[in-house]
Amino acid sequence: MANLKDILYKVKLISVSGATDIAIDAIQFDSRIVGAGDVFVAIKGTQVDGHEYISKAIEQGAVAIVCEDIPSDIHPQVTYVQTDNSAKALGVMAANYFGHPSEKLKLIAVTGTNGKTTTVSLLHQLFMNLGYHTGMISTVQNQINNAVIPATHTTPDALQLNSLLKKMVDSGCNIVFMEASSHAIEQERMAGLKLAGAVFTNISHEHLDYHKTFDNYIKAKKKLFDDLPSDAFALVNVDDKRGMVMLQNCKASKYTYSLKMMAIYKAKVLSNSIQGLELNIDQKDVWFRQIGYFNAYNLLAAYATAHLLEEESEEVLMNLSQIELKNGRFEQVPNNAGITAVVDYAHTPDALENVLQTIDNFRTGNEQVLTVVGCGGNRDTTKRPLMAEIACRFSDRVILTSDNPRFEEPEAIIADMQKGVPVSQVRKVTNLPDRKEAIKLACSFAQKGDIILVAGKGHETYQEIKGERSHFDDKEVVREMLSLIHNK
Ligand SMILES: CC(=O)N[C@H]1[C@@H](OP(=O)(O)OP(=O)(O)OC[C@H]2O[C@@H](n3ccc(=O)[nH]c3=O)[C@H](O)[C@@H]2O)O[C@H](CO)[C@@H](O)[C@@H]1O[C@H](C)C(=O)N[C@@H](C)C(=O)N[C@H](CCC(=O)O)C(=O)O
Ligand SMILES: Nc1ncnc2c1ncn2[C@@H]1O[C@H](COP(=O)(O)OP(=O)(O)OP(=O)(O)O)[C@@H](O)[C@H]1O
Ligand SMILES: N[C@H](CCC[C@H](N)C(=O)O)C(=O)O
Ligand SMILES: [Mg+2]
Repeated sequence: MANLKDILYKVKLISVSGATDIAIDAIQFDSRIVGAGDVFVAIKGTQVDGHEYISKAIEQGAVAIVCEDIPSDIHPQVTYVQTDNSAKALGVMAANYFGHPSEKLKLIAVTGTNGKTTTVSLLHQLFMNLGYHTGMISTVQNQINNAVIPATHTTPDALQLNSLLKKMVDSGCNIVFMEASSHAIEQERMAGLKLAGAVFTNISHEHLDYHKTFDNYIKAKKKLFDDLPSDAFALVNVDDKRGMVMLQNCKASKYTYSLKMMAIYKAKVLSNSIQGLELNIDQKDVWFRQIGYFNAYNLLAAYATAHLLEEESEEVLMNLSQIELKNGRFEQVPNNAGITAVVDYAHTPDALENVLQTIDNFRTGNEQVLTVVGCGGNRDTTKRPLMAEIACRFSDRVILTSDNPRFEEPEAIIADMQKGVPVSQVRKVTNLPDRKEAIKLACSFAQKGDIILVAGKGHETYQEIKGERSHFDDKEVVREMLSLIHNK
């Protein structure tokens, strides 16, 4: 129970009709779950306009409506609040309703096309090792210390987000690391939050189905930095040319990190092998268990963030060097066949290129690299040919398959990918929509010493076809197929 007037604190009001000094049971933005005594926030979405469901929400017992357009048929017993941005209002209302949990701990948000999950996971583990009660909000899962709370989105909606942060406060967390997706920033899921800092990892081709242009996508990421308060820090990767863009007009204290340029935080890659990375950070040479040049960025971002949070350098490096993440990011599947089998969440052209480049650096040239990859349905279609081309460029054999076709036909997605296959490479490509069969084929082609990359799903444990999710786990299938084929 809360008072509507209190819930509306700091919401930008255009007009109000009806009483605001009324009790509210809960805030809802989906009419289908509105109950008696709730306030319904009508949001214009990507599929439908929530304003169309205002009368349904009232039928179900909503006593107040927050909306951008006041409906023509006003219900006399209902309070109508007009605002200029309902999604933003929802964020502010959620923070009011849950008692501003983000102000009761340090909340750090990480944004960027790639590396968010890895960076927040490193930071979460690091701060737990340093003795803090630590929260994490991420694609793979949310966590309060070691306790796992399943995640549905990379960044949850405003209500779930504030409710989760309140749980974290109630459990004694003093610090939380969260991923900020561009969808979430654009949709104002974080509107009511107070951030202690924000980190930018990089930006590359992704989500153009949603943002339409690359410029809009950059603007969405930049909004996180534009909205930072002056007592927060902004930490950006300046090896990405959009790093400095993020800092334009930013009120927060500005910091940079880089492997190649002048920056406040710098690292040098001393060695990069299948065993891990050796980096020189702050005059110290340290080994890390993460694999691939791109992970040097994630490690440096985590180190710099910890430093900005006033942790002692040596202790940070010592602890970071112990961390091994088992989360479907360059995760090797152990087997007795002498095959290096890697499962990775690369689902963007940049990520796929990084992972395959990493493999390319390790290979001797005497082995085959076999890549199994697909592209998600009902997502950016322009990345499809690019990812197929990258797979061909670095692999000896490529199997194009399905990765959550959603409501599209798997064959049509593969046909889009196929357009990126150069004529000279057509012979190395096989199309096999059934992902299990595709992995099986890669495993049967593979000989001792070969390298298999299964890209795109990483930690995911499902395949989504026509709205139905069925269990599918790349790691499990790779393990099963390798032992079936090679342990005969
Ligand atoms: C494209 C997208 O981001 N959609 C998100 C968005 O939904 P939407 O705008 O499409 O909603 P809509 O269906 O048009 O409905 C509009 C409004 O009408 C309401 N409604 C609708 C029907 C009804 O009967 N009654 C009713 O009140 C809805 O509750 C909503 O408030 O807002 C919803 C609530 O927050 C999200 O659950 C939903 O995520 C969908 C499921 C999704 O798949 N999102 C992905 C793309 C996403 O957000 N991904 C990012 C990570 C991306 C990355 O990093 O790679 C993430 O943060 O997870
Ligand atoms: N710093 C980085 N730069 C480029 N590529 C990276 C970087 N870190 C990880 N990758 C690649 O991107 C993939 C996804 O990494 P990660 O899950 O950390 O990113 P993310 O930003 O959380 O992705 P999502 O938007 O799906 O949540 C990894 O599996 C790896 O292939
Ligand atoms: N957060 C991303 C994840 C994509 C992962 C890939 N496996 C797919 O389903 O396309 C999205 O929802 O677009
Ligand atoms: Mg993520």
